[in-house]
Amino acid sequence: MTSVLDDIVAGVREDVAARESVRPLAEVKARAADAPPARDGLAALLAPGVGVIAEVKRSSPSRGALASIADPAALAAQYEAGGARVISVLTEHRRFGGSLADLDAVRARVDVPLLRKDFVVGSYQVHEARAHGADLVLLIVAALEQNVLIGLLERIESLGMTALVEVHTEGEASRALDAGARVIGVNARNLKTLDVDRSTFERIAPGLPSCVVKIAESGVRGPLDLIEYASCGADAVLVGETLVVGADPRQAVADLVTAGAHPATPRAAR
Ligand SMILES: O=P(O)(O)OC[C@@H](O)[C@@H](O)c1c[nH]c2ccccc12
Repeated sequence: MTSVLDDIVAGVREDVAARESVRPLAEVKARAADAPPARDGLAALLAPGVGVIAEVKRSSPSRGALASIADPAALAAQYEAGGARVISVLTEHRRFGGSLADLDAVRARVDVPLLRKDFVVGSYQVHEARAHGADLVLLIVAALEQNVLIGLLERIESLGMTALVEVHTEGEASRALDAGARVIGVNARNLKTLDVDRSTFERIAPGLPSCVVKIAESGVRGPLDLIEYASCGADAVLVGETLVVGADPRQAVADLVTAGAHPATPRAAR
């Protein structure tokens, strides 16, 4: 049986092949080489306090349409004003409604490091990410063979960018570590079943070495969830839906940033 992840990846492979037939790899590499140097995403994530990675996200396979986001750059500017440390731009089109044009628009407006959030299957997308101004690139362990994961990580770092390596299980976490990941995201949403289970982070994060930057992804509804994730060792949280459906994205980010500056004892530990 094919999973949601398999379906998404199959669509992405078709879309990448179509783009590559229009713009060959050599051209994208040349454009990436001409781009201003990547910003230091790792340093941004290592700043004191629990950071907020705010995501530009129109829709998702689990929730369908979330927000139309006619002006992604304006939304990103709100995120930046609220104190987001990194902005994530979903560029997958079929299921998430994103595009490289969104990345271009956001890059032109904000100064914080940008994460290209997509289902990266090959180095073409890594060069594309750099050509369009990304500073970090997501790699999803569940979607990649180990040798491909290692090659893509090296490619991302050789272009001066930072890889955010996403895992859902302990087994995937050890594959990420073996591959040399320095930033690991634990996604509470299982990309095979689409269920959200916030305890996934609590289970996996304590087993990661302290030198690894730990990102809690998905399911953050507000400051209390950030505080819970912080108590389990999160260096940053990645938030999409809550921010795009809310009335005031700047304030929503600011509230998370404030909670992350001095994360109090979580309810569970009192
Ligand atoms: O909207 P949420 O529940 O706040 O989740 C954001 C982010 O974690 C989620 O969009 C995500 C995490 N990993 C991904 C991989 C691909 C696409 C999307 C994602």
